[in-house]
Amino acid sequence: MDSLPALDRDASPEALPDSPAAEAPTFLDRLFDAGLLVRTGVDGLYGRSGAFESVVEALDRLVSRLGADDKAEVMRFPPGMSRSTFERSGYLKGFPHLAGTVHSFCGNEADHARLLACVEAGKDWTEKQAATDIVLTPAACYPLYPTAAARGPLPQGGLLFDLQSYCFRHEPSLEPTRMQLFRMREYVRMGSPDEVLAFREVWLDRGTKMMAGLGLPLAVDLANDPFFGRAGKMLANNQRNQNLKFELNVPVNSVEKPTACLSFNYHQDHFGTTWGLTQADGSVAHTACVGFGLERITLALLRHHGLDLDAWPADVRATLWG
Ligand SMILES: Nc1ncnc2c1ncn2[C@@H]1O[C@H](COP(=O)(O)OP(=O)(O)OP(=O)(O)O)[C@@H](O)[C@H]1O
Ligand SMILES: [Zn+2]
Repeated sequence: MDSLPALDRDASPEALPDSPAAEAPTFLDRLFDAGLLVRTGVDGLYGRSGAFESVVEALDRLVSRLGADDKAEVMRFPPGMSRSTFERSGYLKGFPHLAGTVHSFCGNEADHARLLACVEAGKDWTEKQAATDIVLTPAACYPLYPTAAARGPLPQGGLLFDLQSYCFRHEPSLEPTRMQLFRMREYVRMGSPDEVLAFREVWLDRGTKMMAGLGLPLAVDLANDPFFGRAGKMLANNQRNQNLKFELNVPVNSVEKPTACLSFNYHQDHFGTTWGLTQADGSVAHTACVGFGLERITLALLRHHGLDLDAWPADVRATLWG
């Protein structure tokens, strides 16, 4: 693969953030300098400019156009989900390190006075913070499975949903593509193994064409999730051996370590069994989802076409904004 294009005249590909010799501003610095991302003081937590958002919104519409004929049921959840749903989903088995819980003050007035004194003294003030019923959503599809299961068995032919949510993952990083709060657009298919695998094939093709049409160099690769700990290594190996996860990768931070911008996941009967989701014939439902990282695709476009949206290739602009 060719090396990444320079961001501008004085930023050579050798000055990429992962290069030890890099003294030039990193890609993240340049995004801040251009006002596209806004610093908050926390790695992976950024504000976004109107220009950045115009790309996110255009991508969201583009994904909708690609899926329009399928008539997916649109559903939007807030970026927090029920803690009991989260516990039952199994997320904590695989990814305890990424989870984000919402805690809230539950003390009395004396506790409040102590809290303020601790804040004043720069000490830990969180003693009386207790877990609420809300956990930050780790992937757009997590709140959907129990919702769909509560409706009863799937109709003949299964179901298809269209989701978008802010997602939280505790993975602070200086790579702009690894945020702690980011938006994920998803289509989720529920049905027989054949139905959900056919869905994944269709979206592997559509996603690849979409990204190629945006002028991005890409490769589709077998992948695994970042499961926690030693047991996680086995889970990751199983996932790979069974071809359960594919990622569409684009070089953004570096050529050597390209970034997953789209993911195509086959969960087999994991969520069906967890939530008692059944097919019309009573057998356990299989599920698959395709996820689009809206910030990541935006960053890939900025990395390859430059930080000035007006200077992007005409065909890319036309695809995004008509
Ligand atoms: N930390 C993040 N910041 C921004 N976007 C992300 C992040 N993690 C995942 N995404 C986006 O959400 C999509 C679906 O999430 P998924 O869990 O499949 O990610 P992933 O493939 O495990 O990402 P990675 O392998 O880089 O951790 C990804 O394809 C990516 O575009
Ligand atoms: Zn999903």
